[in-house]
Amino acid sequence: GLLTDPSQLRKDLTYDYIVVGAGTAGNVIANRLSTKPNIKVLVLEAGVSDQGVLAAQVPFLGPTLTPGTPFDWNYTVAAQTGLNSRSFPYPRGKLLGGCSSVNYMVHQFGSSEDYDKLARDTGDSSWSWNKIRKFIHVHEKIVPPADNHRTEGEFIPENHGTKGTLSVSLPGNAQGIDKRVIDTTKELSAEFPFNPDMGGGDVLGIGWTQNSIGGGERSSSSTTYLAEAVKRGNVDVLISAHVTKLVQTGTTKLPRGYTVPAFRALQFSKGPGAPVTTVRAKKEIILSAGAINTPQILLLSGIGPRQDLQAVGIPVILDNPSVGKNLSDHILLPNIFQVKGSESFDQIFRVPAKANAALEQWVNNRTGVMANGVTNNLGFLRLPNDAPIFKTTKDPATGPKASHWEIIALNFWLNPGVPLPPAGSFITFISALISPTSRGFVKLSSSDPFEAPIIDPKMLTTEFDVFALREAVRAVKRFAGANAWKGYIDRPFGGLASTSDADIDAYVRVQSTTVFHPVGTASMTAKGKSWGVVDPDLKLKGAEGVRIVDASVWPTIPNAHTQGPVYLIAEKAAATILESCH
Ligand SMILES: Cc1cc2nc3c(=O)[nH]c(=O)nc-3n(C[C@H](O)[C@H](O)[C@H](O)COP(=O)(O)OP(=O)(O)OC[C@H]3O[C@@H](n4cnc5c(N)ncnc54)[C@H](O)[C@@H]3O)c2cc1C
Repeated sequence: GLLTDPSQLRKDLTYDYIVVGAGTAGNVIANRLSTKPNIKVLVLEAGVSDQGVLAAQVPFLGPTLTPGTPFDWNYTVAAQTGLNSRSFPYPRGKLLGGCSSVNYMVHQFGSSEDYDKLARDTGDSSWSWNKIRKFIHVHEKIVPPADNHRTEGEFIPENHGTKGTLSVSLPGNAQGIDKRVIDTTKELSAEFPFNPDMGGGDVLGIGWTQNSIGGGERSSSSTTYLAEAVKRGNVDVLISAHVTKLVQTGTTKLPRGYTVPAFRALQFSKGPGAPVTTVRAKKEIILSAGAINTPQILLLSGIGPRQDLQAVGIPVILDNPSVGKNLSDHILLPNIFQVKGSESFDQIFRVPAKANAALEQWVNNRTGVMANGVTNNLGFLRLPNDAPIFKTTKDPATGPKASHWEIIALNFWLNPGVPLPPAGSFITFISALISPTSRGFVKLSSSDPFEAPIIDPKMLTTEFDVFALREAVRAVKRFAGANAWKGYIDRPFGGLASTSDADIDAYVRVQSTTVFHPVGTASMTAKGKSWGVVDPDLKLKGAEGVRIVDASVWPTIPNAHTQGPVYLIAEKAAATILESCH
């Protein structure tokens, strides 16, 4: 059941599996393991419950859940040298469902080449697209959009699941700009082709967004996977349980005479100074605390780079230089144009009566703008094959059919940290860097588990990343210059008007932030590789009793908003764990 106090746990404080983090991945594990009634599962979540949190239900209010709220870890990135030394919020969900309860609900899986590269790099073909795509069908349930419109031509049904756990739907509130976007894919089809469905492994081109929304409500890992799991008698979920470290419980002798530390216990507490509880796992601890907190917990447990641990006075149990390294993220560059007329949503943000009316419509029948995600159309694109940067930089895309950048059409002003001007209507075409070559890190700032770690994604610190966004800005202007936008788009806003390389670069460095997709900090690599944190079965290298299942294991960031790839990893991991239970 759903527990609120450690006194409600099993008396012997022992479970078969303990999952750290009731987030996107953790709830998948809890659900699938609990299908076996003899398996006792404990899920520990540092955050609060999502029940009764209206903004976690109303799709269009999703962006109000972070930053600076009780549902957010409220992290800030280190000053980004590539972004004029700016630092800014780095949201992570801190409630049941984790980021799946606060994210913007775009739902996709990435390029087939992301998975095929993973299979090649790890020497494990079970990660290939053709093997992993079967998990789409257990994960996903395509449902009608909120407005019940006919969806022929907006997706390819065969690519999707209809009987899975998480509801997914196409946009449920038509907006004036939709037709102009689709018309542009016809008019400028060579550069911006139409993609009939990005969910089948082919991501290139622009098409209709799929969202983790069902019946006009957010579909999170909590409202689906966890809700189902807690009805079973063999799962305990404890909220306000902040895991502070894994505890070594012994050493295990491996066949060739090696001994490795076993970690089958962990400690958690409500907060600084509160009592500490130790719980034990007979079989495994599954770390699903996300790309920032999973490496933090490893480091607090003495698992990580020796020098970094010594620097904060943590005794080294397992020296692994890769823990917390290789942080990469998609970069969000909002390109704003001033538009004519009043069909943009900006008025909803300016006039409370309009927002209230929209909310009332949602309350009454789960329709209208509030039932919708933030974007109806997006797409993935490549730099030209003969772009000069490829003379000096090897193409970082995961394959020739994978992308370098993404375009996202928003029917409103989006400019993180910069308030909406009091007048005017806007459209934002986000250009997001999808194949970054910059890599950063997560490090402890102290041995205090309640202190935020240092998060430094090192955004835009390579020539390729700057080049790719510069060219993406130019491409966005070509997109917005199509006849389809005549009479609507008025002019570029602010620094978007720049044309020289130097001026565009300056604009990019001022304007860019995060798409909230950190991965890679506990990377999966081939068995026996000297670099990496987990093996292809997601078990922690050089240890016993710990598996990592969350965004941190992706060594290269996929061509997708990251929840779908995390769900697939979690479904696959759960199947692997269940196989090992026989
Ligand atoms: C604002 C925002 C918008 C986003 N928009 C999209 C989008 O539109 N589409 C998309 O695909 N992706 C989006 N993402 C990214 C996506 O949601 C994440 O990549 C994905 O959900 C991460 O899943 P996870 O399982 O790795 O981690 P999480 O879902 O973050 O789960 C980690 C869980 O562990 C808990 N936890 C952490 N530390 C501890 C601890 N010490 N003890 C106990 N519990 C702990 C956390 O509170 C959390 O519940 C967005 C993310 C954010 C923040």
